[in-house]
Amino acid sequence: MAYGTLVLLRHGQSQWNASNQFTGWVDVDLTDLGREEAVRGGKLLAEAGILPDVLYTSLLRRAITTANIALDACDRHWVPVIRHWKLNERHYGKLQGLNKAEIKEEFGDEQFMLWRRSYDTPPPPIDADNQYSQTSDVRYADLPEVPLTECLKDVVDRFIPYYAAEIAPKLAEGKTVMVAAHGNSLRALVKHLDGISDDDIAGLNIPTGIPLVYRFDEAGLVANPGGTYLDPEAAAAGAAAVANQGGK
Ligand SMILES: O=C(O)[C@@H](CO)OP(=O)(O)O
Repeated sequence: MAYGTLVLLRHGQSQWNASNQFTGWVDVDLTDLGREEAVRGGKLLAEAGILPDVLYTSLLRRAITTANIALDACDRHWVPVIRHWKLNERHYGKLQGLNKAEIKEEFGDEQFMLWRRSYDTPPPPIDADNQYSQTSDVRYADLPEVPLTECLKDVVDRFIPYYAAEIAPKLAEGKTVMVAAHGNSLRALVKHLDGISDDDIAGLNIPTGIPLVYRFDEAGLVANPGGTYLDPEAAAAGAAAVANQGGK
């Protein structure tokens, strides 16, 4: 049986992408532009004839809604759905809710980039009484411990074993699998798929709403290293915009 196809879809623009706030596990909604991006993402899938058989999402509204809209646009609104917190965005600790440009100005470029893109330095933990803490959020009630902050390595450590155990077997069955998730959880997965080093992953940014497609050879190894964006030009512009998010 030939391997299936993996479609990675970062959610469309969220309210806090638009206002330049660190988001993490805060459950913000899409903007109108984000919804349009999701429709376009689904249309790109339909045009390419890449039609998901199954959907995996995080527990966050922006990924769930993006996937619903995109699947509707390619007539795959009916496929089975599995949701798991391990696909969630990286928990941004005390930075959740704060403005990126203001943090960059207050702490300087180096500290800003360390918190935002270093592999293993998490931001300071969020306080229990912070309005953007998730410690008493009922959707995480089964977790042994709700994170108070995470670096990218923490996301790799939670998400990649889940991918290997739950998602990769579906690909081995020949299925087209859509993973609707977040900038940093998808960076963790791309790091794994493409064997990107801990240092080099700092330079990789994922644009909102544009399907990134991975194909595999008979041995289950990535056949198109780096994956293929269904709209490469828009993806390059989108990734550059994410990289520059500390600006005003
Ligand atoms: O705020 C966040 O949760 C993420 C994604 O929007 O931001 P960044 O790209 O700065 O890691």
